[in-house]
Formats: sequence, C-alpha cells, structure tokens
Amino acid sequence: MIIGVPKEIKNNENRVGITPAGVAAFIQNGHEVWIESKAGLGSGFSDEEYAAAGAKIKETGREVWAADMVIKVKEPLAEEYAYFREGLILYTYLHLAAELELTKALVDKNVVAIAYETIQLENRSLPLLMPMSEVAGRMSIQIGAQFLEKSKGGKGVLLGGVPGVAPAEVVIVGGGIVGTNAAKMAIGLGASVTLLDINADRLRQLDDQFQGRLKTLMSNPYNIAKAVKRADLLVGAVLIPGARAPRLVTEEMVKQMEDGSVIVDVAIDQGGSIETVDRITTHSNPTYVKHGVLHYAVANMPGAVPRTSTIALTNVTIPYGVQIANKGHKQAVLDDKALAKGVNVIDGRVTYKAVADAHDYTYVPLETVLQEQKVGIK
Ligand SMILES: NC(=O)C1=CN([C@@H]2O[C@H](COP(=O)(O)OP(=O)(O)OC[C@H]3O[C@@H](n4cnc5c(N)ncnc54)[C@H](O)[C@@H]3O)[C@@H](O)[C@H]2O)C=CC1
Ligand SMILES: CC(=O)C(=O)O
Repeated sequence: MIIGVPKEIKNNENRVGITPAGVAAFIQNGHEVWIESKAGLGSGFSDEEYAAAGAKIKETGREVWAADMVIKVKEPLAEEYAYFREGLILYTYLHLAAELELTKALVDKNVVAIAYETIQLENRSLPLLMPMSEVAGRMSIQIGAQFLEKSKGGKGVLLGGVPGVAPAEVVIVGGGIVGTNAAKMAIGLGASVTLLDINADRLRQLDDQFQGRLKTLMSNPYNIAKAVKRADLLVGAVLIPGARAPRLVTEEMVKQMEDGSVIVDVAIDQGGSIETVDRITTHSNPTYVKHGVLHYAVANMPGAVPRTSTIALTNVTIPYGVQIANKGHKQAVLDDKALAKGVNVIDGRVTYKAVADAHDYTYVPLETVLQEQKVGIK
C-alpha cells in the first residue's frame, strides 16, 4: 500500500502524522511512504531523515493525497476536501460530531474515514486520544497560569500563592485523562484544586490517587455552579466518546466568575463544554474576553509542543496504521474490534452512532456495510 503524509495546514500546527521511525515500520512491512517536503520540520524531522528511513519526498500536498492511505494529525480543512475520493483511507483525528461540513464531504466522496479519537479498547479507554489528552491536560494549567498574569489580561493571581496568601482555585470539569493530568500539574504548582465528574468510581480512584490533595465533587448543575463561581481557573475536560461535548457550564455560571478569571476549554475539539465558548481560537490568537473572563479555546493545543506530541501520538497511531496497510482496512477492522470503532464513515454511510445523531444521518452499523459489500449489494 502507498501511505501519504501531508504537511499539516491548521494554524500553528507543527505536528506531523509520521516520524522516521514510523516510515521504517511501513517500509519493513513492504509498503511505500510518500511524505510532503518539510512536513516534519516543525517537529524537528528533516526531509533527509525521512528519506534515509526509506520515504519518497514529494513537493506538494496534492501528490501525497494521491496515496492509498493518508495519515494526518488534524481533521482536514475545507481546502483539503478537494483531495477526497472514493476508497481513500483517511486515518487522523476527525472530531466529526463538531464538523458537519467535513462529515458531508467524507460521506459524499465515499472516503473510508478512521478517526483516532474513537478507536476504543474493551476497557473503554481511547488509546489514540490518550497521549494528546495527557499533553493538553498538562498544558491547560501552564496556559491558565500564564493568562492569569495581569499583563496577559488575567486577574494577577499566582496559582500556588505564597506563604500568607491563599493559592488560586482551579476547577476541572471532567476527570478522565485531560482532567487527571490537569489536576496533577495544578496540585504540583500548589493550587487549590476541585474536580467534578459524573462517574463516582472515577472520583473514588482520583481521591485515592491524590491522597486528599484533590477535592472531588459529583458533577451536577448545582455543584458545577458553586464551584465555577469560586474558580480563578476553570478547565473544561469532559468527553462522551465521539459525541458533541455536553454544555455543562452555562452563561449564567460564567457571569458569576470574577473579572480576570480564565477558562481553558480543552473539550473545544468536540464542540466545547462551556456555553460562552462560542468559537474556536488559535495559537496565534488564543483568547477572547466575555463577561470579563478570558476564554481560551484552541482545538489543537498539543500543536504548541510538536516534538513531544508527534512522538507521543505516532507511538500509538503507527501500529494500527501498519495493521491497516498490511491487511487492508476491511480485514484489519474485522480482526480488531478497537480499530473497528474508529471507522466513522465508509462507503457513503455514517457508522459511528454519536456522529450520525449529531448531524441527523442514518446510523448504519459497520458490520452491515461490510456484509453488504461482501454480498455485492453495494
Ligand atoms: N483541545 C485540544 O487540543 C485537545 C482536546 N482534547 C479533548 O479533551 C476532551 C477530554 O478528553 P479525555 O480526558 O481524553 O477524555 P476521557 O474520556 O478520558 O475523560 C472524559 C471524562 O469526562 C467525564 N464526563 C462525562 N460527562 C460528564 C459530565 N456530565 N460531568 C462531568 N464529567 C463528565 C467522563 O466520566 C470522563 O471521566 C475530549 O473532548 C478530547 O478530545 C484532547 C486532547 C487535545
Ligand atoms: C485530540 C486533538 O484533537 C489534538 O491533539 O489536536
């Protein structure tokens, strides 16, 4: 199979879908890799390193998109939809529940769209989302700390306080990978940290893990409202896999926050979990102010630390990518239930229920599509 890796074109997105080690893995398995010239530079990988690992360097994105399978990091932007075609395997983050136009384009062009973020193991964990959630969770606190500084528009509060001055209040909504990593960093810096989740078992685990240094609360509108009112820094970290993020923090709650407080809505890639987060921001223009509160809603936070993020991401994406290339996508998903959950669109049908529901498409189970293909109905 020919694998294509274009340069990312999203604002300040310096990650890349493959490392030289990943190229070597595909080559060892008998495949060919085309990579767009300079695609890896932002992550510190030169064309020469890719070529030494066996890749063919192509001058343009157009050439690379002609491959059998395109491996990316972020969802394609509108200018890339022109490259979609029947049978193309697209393997990347997609976040389709928040992306109607992209969903339409993939359906209309019969692309095989495999989303990193919905590949799910039997224990319900999301192995291809996890490393980027670790990065974004950790970053949410360093970003929050930075924007709490007066010169950045914040209220001028140091997260850890100092002896004789209370630390900042950090409130995290969602106690999964992002939430846990945010809590780790905030506690490490000496902040007073409260975390809310709807899963009581998860709250129990976190209570054990942090040994009394984390206040846990059941997530409900009453507790969220009380916690948000006190927050200097609010982190949105909820997820219902594949679905649009639930809007748990209302505009009324945000109005109760003090001026100069900061919101970092990490869940923006799934549409955002805070009502006043009404736009996606970028690394070059990361915040806006609403009701006196700074809002940060960058959908590709790990793109700011591309060297760490590219290596962490490709550590987990490439083994599945090699399975797809070795077996073809149909056999690969039949052999691996976790990978099968990644298939969001195939053959013009939406095969991930939360995505179909978000956009009023008919949900067709993947098994039905594969069976129809086998007996030649479609
Ligand atoms: N902006 C960015 O650059 C990035 C965004 N993300 C996003 O961050 C979000 C969180 O990801 P993960 O932590 O990996 O997900 P996760 O699945 O590990 O954790 C989500 C948590 O939300 C909780 N939850 C669900 N409904 C809730 C409710 N009503 N109230 C409180 N908690 C609730 C779940 O119980 C779970 O513990 C996702 O949308 C993910 O795509 C991840 C990486 C980078
Ligand atoms: C998860 C995601 O969307 C990102 O890492 O950019």
